[in-house]
Amino acid sequence: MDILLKYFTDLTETQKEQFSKLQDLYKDWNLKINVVSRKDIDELYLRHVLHSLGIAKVMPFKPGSKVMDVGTGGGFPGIPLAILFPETQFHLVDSIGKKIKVVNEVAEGLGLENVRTTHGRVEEVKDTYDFIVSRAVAQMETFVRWTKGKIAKKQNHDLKNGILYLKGGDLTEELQKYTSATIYDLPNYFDEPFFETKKVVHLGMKFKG
Ligand SMILES: C[S@@+](CC[C@H](N)C(=O)[O-])C[C@H]1O[C@@H](n2cnc3c(N)ncnc32)[C@H](O)[C@@H]1O
Repeated sequence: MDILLKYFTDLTETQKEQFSKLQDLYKDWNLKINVVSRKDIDELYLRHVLHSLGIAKVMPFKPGSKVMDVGTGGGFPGIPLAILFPETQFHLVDSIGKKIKVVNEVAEGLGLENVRTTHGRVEEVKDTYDFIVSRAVAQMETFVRWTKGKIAKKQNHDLKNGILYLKGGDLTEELQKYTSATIYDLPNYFDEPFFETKKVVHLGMKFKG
């Protein structure tokens, strides 16, 4: 967990406590319901928690804003972001019920009051959000289709409301038709070799009229 303190220097005592609880919560729940690979559980803070917080380096969510995490799995990136931004409302969605069960247990174990969850497909979600975050769920074209109409029109942040997606590798082909997409390289924020090819893609939504 020291790795978090290196990059996030002004965590409150509550946040430090919540982040430090993650290891045991995920270790315990992972024995019952596998949401994090064996190899990754030992590197939870690097591969899951800090990686999720890459989005925070690009976009510090404002109090009162609304964020949906699509295909959250065991709660990434949603849970680490909900700890870091306690005044932002997070909606974590996954189509697999047992994953949502782990997310609910972890959120409850941490006492997070800014997290709600839905067991279902994102296509069925009716609400709107300032930002929709995700990691390892779908190609951008599919993701844009799934999330269409779910971005709020009212702007509260410097970056346009839209998608913030954690992606890796060469995105030239995948993002070819999204000329307005901005790629933020995570090595600009984090030194560890794990982040070498990792990025946050921001795709601001355009509205007609
Ligand atoms: C590879 S996992 C990634 C989990 C997590 N985001 C992470 O990075 O650790 C992909 C997740 O997306 C979920 N998923 C796929 N399509 C979905 C959809 N249309 N709506 C909601 N969840 C979906 C799957 O159930 C699965 O839990």
